[in-house]
Amino acid sequence: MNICIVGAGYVGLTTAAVLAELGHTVECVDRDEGRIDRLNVGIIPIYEPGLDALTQRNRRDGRLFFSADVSASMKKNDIVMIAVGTPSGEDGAADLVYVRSVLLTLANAMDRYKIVIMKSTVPPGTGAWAKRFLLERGVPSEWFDIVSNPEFLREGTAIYDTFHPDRIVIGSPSRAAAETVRSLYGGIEAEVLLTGIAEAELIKYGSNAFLATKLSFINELARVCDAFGADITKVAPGIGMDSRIGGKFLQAGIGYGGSCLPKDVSALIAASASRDQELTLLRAVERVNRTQLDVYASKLASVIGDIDSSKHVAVWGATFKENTDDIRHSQAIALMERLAAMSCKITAYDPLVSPAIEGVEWKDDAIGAAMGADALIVATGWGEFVEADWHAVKQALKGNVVLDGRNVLDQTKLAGAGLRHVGVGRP
Ligand SMILES: NC(=O)c1ccc[n+]([C@@H]2O[C@H](COP(=O)([O-])OP(=O)(O)OC[C@H]3O[C@@H](n4cnc5c(N)ncnc54)[C@H](O)[C@@H]3O)[C@@H](O)[C@H]2O)c1
Ligand SMILES: O=c1ccn([C@@H]2O[C@H](COP(=O)(O)OP(=O)(O)O[C@H]3O[C@H](CO)[C@@H](O)[C@H](O)[C@H]3O)[C@@H](O)[C@H]2O)c(=O)[nH]1
Repeated sequence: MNICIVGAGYVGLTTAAVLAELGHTVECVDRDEGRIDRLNVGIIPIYEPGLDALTQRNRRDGRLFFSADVSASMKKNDIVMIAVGTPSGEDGAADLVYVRSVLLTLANAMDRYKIVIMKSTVPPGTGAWAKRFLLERGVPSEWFDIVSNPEFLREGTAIYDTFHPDRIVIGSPSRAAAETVRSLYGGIEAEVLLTGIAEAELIKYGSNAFLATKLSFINELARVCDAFGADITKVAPGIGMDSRIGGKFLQAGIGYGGSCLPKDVSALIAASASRDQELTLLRAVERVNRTQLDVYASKLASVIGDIDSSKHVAVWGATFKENTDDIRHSQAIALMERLAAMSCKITAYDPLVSPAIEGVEWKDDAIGAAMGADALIVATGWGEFVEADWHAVKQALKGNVVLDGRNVLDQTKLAGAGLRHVGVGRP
């Protein structure tokens, strides 16, 4: 099949490469001409393991194309997939400005039947609104079907997740359109769930909200572990062994971040409020996540003393999690900003990024960042940090404290190097 994917970001690029690999002819378009120019000379604008090779192979084999002419690509293809960003607006609701702009271009480009797939994460009711939007702009109803096909990939494992999804959700009142979308994924072994549009939209929000709830739950329980001298890394697996609960997504840390969980929780709260539904549980989930940094900044202070201009803290990791270059809603960065606001000296290192943050001095390597610091905070679980040479770290540090903000370090190895390990919910 021939597909136009609008949005060459984490989701658009990954989906384009995977659908091309499955044998489809895919044109991925973006209004960012610089991004498209780079893609057309083989430069992948984001870091996602495996994406580069998959993209180059499918470009070479003539199944994957990039263009900045969004309208022309929409005209050419009978399947248009929308994968543009849906960031948080000021009130926490999803800002649909990019989706609206794509629909406007589409309304002007329509001259025959097309399937419009909503891959972007959008609030319940958006599919219905998109339909009205096209109808109001004179597109005849028989010229399109809107299908909600939410994406569940994780950054850092996006290619694997797209080839091996837990499920493929297809929401549409049109069985024929849903079946066409199902056939796009022929070759992928996964259960396919056919639903209505609003149900598909809510499956996406419900999933991310549930994942965020699981994280805030375990992070709050980690505080209880701290209070009782228990170890959350022993408690969590015991809870997860109950098959009704499940062991995944129970790793306590300094809180969840990223481009999805924080924004989707707040978007669901806002969408629900617009229909007079107050989501008290999800508000608490947000509160726990917001205060998780306070709790562990205080814990650090209880070990090294008041955090002020006399202190020097090293931070390893800036991305919202390992194996990505994405810093959107990164807790590591929020933590650095918090420490900088306390006038503390900060030296930092991340394997991929070094965003400008007032008061943060970036170093070229992990040991360089640790040099002379009173304490080291591991804020992102990069493998390089887990495998660090702790004797070298001990030599570099002025102090001996390591705050393991992701509970990924081996306490015994640190102790062997004379370092004091401070974990999240660990004695
Ligand atoms: N990043 C993830 O892990 C992930 C996973 C599942 C779902 N999602 C959802 O998928 C959507 C896309 O997320 P992302 O992280 O890939 O976004 P992104 O910011 O990486 O990429 C979005 C791209 O869309 C382009 N764009 C915006 N408006 C456009 C327009 N009018 N015409 C053409 N291109 C336009 C931007 O230039 C950008 O390159 C969001 O709704 C997000 O919530 C993201
Ligand atoms: O046990 C865990 C798992 C994750 N995290 C943190 O939670 C955040 C989100 O992690 P993850 O969910 O792996 O990353 P994303 O790439 O943001 O993926 C989420 O958001 C995507 C966008 O909607 C969805 O498609 C995915 O299914 C959903 O997992 C990160 O800060 C992680 O460090 C933890 O603290 N403990």
